Amino acid sequence: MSPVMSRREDDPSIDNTRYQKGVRHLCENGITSVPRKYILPVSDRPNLNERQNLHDLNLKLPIIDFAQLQGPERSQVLKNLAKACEEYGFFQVTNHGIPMGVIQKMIDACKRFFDLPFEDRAKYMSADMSAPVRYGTSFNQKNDGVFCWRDFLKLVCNPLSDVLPYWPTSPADLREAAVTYSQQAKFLYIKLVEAVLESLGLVGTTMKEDEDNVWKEFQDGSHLMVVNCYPSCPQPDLTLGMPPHSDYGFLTILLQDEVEGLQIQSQGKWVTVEPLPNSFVVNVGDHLEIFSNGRYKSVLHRVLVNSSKSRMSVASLHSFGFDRVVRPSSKLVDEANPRRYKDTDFSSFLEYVSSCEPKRKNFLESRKLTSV
Ligand SMILES: O=C(O)CCC(=O)C(=O)O
Ligand SMILES: [Fe+2]
Repeated sequence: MSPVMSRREDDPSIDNTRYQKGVRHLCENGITSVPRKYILPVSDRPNLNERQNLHDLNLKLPIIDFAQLQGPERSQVLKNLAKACEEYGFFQVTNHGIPMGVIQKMIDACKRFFDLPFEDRAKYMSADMSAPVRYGTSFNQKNDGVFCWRDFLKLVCNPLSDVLPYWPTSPADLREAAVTYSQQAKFLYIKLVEAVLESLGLVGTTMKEDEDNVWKEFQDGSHLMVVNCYPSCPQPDLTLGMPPHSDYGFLTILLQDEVEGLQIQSQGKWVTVEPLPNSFVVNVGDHLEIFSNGRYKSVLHRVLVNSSKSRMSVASLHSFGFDRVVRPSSKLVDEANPRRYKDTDFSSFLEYVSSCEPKRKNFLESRKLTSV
């Protein structure tokens, strides 16, 4: 490549629109170095050397055996669940009951979606944050100063009959695979919510007449699937697949392929989550931290990319309905545990993300009444 060419490639002011088309598009056009638009300030870059040298920076997340949770050992599993949510804000679920075939079909159909010609993917690009389907790149491509090395497909899943007509028709099996997978993920979510509420001491103590309403709220709640595609990257030490962030919802159920990349912040360090075959990574979102009045932690996480393999993940973000106000459960607030968060709702979150770079956990910080 001539020096003139490489200068052009590095200068975002020359053609910013090409970055808006995403990293797959750049890679398909033979990028051999990371353009300046993706280069993080030194202080925000991942330290990949440190990672390779320190094996103890790999983390085996606490494991919640879903089959055991339904059996006689439930109370012990609930204790482990509480500890995981307090200490890490993350755990892995094994024996989850979702058939391998359902997972494989989902991953496979999504991979073929990202393999479509750019024009076919681009049909779903939209600046409307509440569109039922949205293809895009980076974290918040309208506002991000530095782009991250990720393209995404976001599918709103609830109410399904309203949103399904907007979902991609190509590849032909994507809709069916995504509907089946989303229903299974929702079932798992509801079961995990049951466990989370019980672990917080809320099931059985809530007033009977309230219980049906509570369940309906979770059943009818928001459900967004985010398919993340992280192409292999020529200089993974300069950029990130996703910047540090916390998830806005109640719980996120993450399906990742066998390629590692997810890191969570634990005791002030970035630690890599070792992928465990046939399991899901589940994390506490901002709404659960608020709902639990700070007992369960919505923890910062980020994604590394690597030079040899592309990676894919499917995050199912579940929460209350978009019109619902989220606040600490009244049962978890008393004189010894004063209320720690303001009321919040989805529209204030949307306003926040559309108006600034949602780096780090600023949104959650902005909801705090006192330091937790
Ligand atoms: O790809 C991953 O491992 C994490 C994705 C994630 O954090 C998200 O979609 O919010
Ligand atoms: Fe996340």
